[in-house]
Amino acid sequence: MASGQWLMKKSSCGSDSFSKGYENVPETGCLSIIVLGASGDLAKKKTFPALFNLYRQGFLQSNEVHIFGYARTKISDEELRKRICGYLCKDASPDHSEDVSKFLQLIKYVSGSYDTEKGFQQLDKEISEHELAKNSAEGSSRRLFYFALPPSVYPTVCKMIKKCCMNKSDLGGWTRIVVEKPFGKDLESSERLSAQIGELFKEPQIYRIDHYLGKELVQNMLVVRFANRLFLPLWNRDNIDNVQIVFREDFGTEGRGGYFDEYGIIRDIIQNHLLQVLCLVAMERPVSLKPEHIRDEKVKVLQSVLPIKDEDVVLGQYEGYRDDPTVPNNSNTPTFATVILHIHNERWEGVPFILKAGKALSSRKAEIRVQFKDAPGDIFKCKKQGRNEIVIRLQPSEAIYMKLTVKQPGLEMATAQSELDLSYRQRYQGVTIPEAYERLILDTIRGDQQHFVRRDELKAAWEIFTPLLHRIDSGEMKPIPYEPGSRGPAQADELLAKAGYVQTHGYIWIPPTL
Ligand SMILES: NC(=O)C1=CN([C@@H]2O[C@H](COP(=O)(O)OP(=O)(O)OC[C@H]3O[C@@H](n4cnc5c(N)ncnc54)[C@H](OP(=O)(O)O)[C@@H]3O)[C@@H](O)[C@H]2O)C=CC1
Ligand SMILES: O=C1O[C@H](COP(=O)(O)O)[C@@H](O)[C@H](O)[C@H]1O
Repeated sequence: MASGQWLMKKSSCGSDSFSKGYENVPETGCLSIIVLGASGDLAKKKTFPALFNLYRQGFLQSNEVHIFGYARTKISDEELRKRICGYLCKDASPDHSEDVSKFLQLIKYVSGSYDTEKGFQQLDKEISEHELAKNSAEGSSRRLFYFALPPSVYPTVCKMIKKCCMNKSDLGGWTRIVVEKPFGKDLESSERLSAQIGELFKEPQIYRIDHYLGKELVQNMLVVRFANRLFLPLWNRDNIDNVQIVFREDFGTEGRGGYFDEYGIIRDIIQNHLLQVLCLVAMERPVSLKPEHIRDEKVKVLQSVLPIKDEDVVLGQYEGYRDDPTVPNNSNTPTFATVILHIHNERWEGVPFILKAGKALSSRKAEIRVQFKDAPGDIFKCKKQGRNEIVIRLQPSEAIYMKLTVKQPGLEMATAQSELDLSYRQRYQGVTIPEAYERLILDTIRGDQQHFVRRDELKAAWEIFTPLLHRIDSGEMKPIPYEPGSRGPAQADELLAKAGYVQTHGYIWIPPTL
C-alpha cells in the first residue's frame, strides 16, 4: 500500500473556544467508522470510495480501523461489499485489486431500522467487539458516524446513537457525527433540525459537510488571497467590478427527480456550495487559521448580505424536466437560477456577487470569476478587448488563470487578451488531487472543523435565501423554460450585463495540453 501521496500536516488547530475539553483527543487508536444508509447512492458513490482512497494511501490503518455499514435493507456483509466494489477500483491496476480486497474485509454490515433500539444495540455490540479485539481500553476509542441518509431521519438516528452507541468520551475517546446537506428546507426547518441535533451532540461533535469546501481550488482560495501581496491591495470595491460564482452541469436531474423537485437548484447548490465559496472570496483576513477564526469571518460576510431583490433573480426550468415520472406536471421548481447578492460592508459595497447554477446546460464546470474594473486612461484603445479577470476553475481541469492585456507579438503596437495560467494538470504532473470527500472525512477523524459549516453560518445562509424560496414555493415567482443543452434563459445573460459584467468576445480559455 502506498503511503500518503498527498501531503497533509497533522492538524494543529483542533483546540479553540468551541473545542474545550476536546483538545486531548487521541489521533491514534481504535477507530470505527459507521456509514449509516450504507445501501444508498451517496454511500456507494462517494463515502466508501473516499474511505478506500484514505486506506490505500495509508491514512486509515487496518490495525486500527473497522468500517460498519448500517441500513434497513437486509443484505449480508458480502452483498454490501459486492455493491460497492465496482465504485472503488476505477483505475483497476493489479496492486490496486489487492488493496480493494483487503479494504473490503474491513467492512461489516448491520441491518436495522433507524427508529428502534434493537438495531443500534446490535451495532454497538459489533463495534464494541471490534474495539475489544483491537485491545482498546473501554471508552478510549473513536467512533465516527457518517449520515448518508435523508435528513428526515437525522433526529431519530441521533437519539438512537446517543442512547445505544456512544463511546465513553470522558475516558479519552470520542464520538462524532457527519451530517450531509440539505440541512433543512428553510430557516425554520433548519433551526428545528439544528436544535434537535444540538440537544444530543455538542457543536465540536457535529460535522456539517459541504463537499465544495473540500475541493482543492476552494481550499486554495484563502492562500491565493492572503499569501499574495499582489492581490491584497486589489481585492476590494475600488478595483473589482463584479464577481461570478458559477456551477453548470450538462445533465439533468437523472433519477433524482423526486428529491430534486422538493429542493430545487437554490437549495441544492446555491444556498450551500456557492454561498460557502462566496464566503471565502469575500471574507476578511481571519486572525489565524484556527477553524473558529475562519468561521467567525464567514459568518460576518453572510450577515452582511442584503435582502435579495426580485429584479436580481432569474429562474429557469429546462424543457423536459417534468417528463420525469417523479416530478409533478405542474412543478414550479427551478433547475436554473442566477441570483445577485450585495454585501453591505466597507470592502464590497456596490460590487455584485453573481451566483449562477443550472442543470442540463451546455457544459459542466464550476468556477469563480473575479472581473476587475477598466484600466483608466486607455491609451492603447484596447478597452473593447476585455477586462482583467482572475478565474479560479474548480472543475473540470483545475486551474487559476489571469486574463491580461498584452502586446500582440509583431511589428505593430497592437494589443491582445492573453493569460497567466496555472493549470494544475500541467504544473503538478503526477500529483493526485484528492477527492473532496476524502479530505473532509480525514478532517473529521482529525477533529478539524475548519472546512465544515458551523450552526450560526448555516442559520445566516438560510436567512439570506428563505424569503426568496418561500416566494418560489408559493408560485409567486416562476421559472422561465429553457432548452436543455443551452446556456439557460437568455434573461440570465441580460441580468449579468445589467450587473456590469463585460464579456470578452472572441476569447476562449483552452486548458493547456501536456
Ligand atoms: N447522492 C448524492 O450524490 C448526494 C447526496 N447527498 C445527501 O446525502 C444523503 C444520502 O443521499 P443518498 O445516498 O442519495 O440517498 P438515498 O435515497 O440513496 O438514501 C440512502 C439510504 O437511506 C435509506 N432511506 C432512503 N429513504 C429513506 C426514508 N424515507 N426513510 C428512512 N430511510 C431511508 C435507504 O436505506 P435502507 O432503506 O436500506 O435503510 C437508502 O439506501 C442525503 O442527505 C442527500 O441529500 C448530498 C450530496 C450528494
Ligand atoms: O451536492 C450536489 O452536488 C452535485 C455536484 O457535485 P460536483 O462535486 O460533481 O460538482 C450535484 O450534481 C448534486 O445535484 C448536488 O446535490
